[in-house]
Amino acid sequence: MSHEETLILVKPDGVKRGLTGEILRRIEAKGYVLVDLKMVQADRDLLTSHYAEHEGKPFFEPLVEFMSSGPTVAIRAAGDRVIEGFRSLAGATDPTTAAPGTIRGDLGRDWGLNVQQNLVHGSDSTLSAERELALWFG
Ligand SMILES: Nc1ncnc2c1ncn2[C@@H]1O[C@H](COP(=O)(O)OP(=O)(O)OP(=O)(O)O)[C@@H](O)[C@H]1O
Repeated sequence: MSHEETLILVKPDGVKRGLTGEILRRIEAKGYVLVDLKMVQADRDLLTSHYAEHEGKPFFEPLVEFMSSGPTVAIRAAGDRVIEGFRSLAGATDPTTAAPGTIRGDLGRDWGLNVQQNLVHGSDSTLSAERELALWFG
């Protein structure tokens, strides 16, 4: 699909570190459009639905705890191939090995905790984007 929308989250570590502006800047500099944006204190129900595919994995509980530890900035972004494009901007899940030039590679690192605090989330398919945008934006 060409013109798309995706859900981007600036996770609580990004908000706490004051990186929201830098992350928004990178999304806009790439040419994507910010369609909607809000700050959300995510609760367990929202996070359990959002991360349903990870339920039962060893990092699930720490992940929910981390994601509810402070506000998250939820962004509806649009553009041609934005789903793939934002995941490329974000970089690999592990911020230590994420390529320099990416959000995680430039701004993230391993803090020795049992969950990857990797600053951002981006939907990984059109189906996920639709589902996640409905969860976070109703
Ligand atoms: N092996 C792991 N150990 C610790 N935390 C993990 C691990 N795998 C994933 N996570 C955490 O769960 C989140 C969701 O995992 P997923 O595999 O969907 O990664 P991702 O698609 O790169 O990241 P996201 O979905 O947040 O964009 C990761 O962003 C990370 O915070």
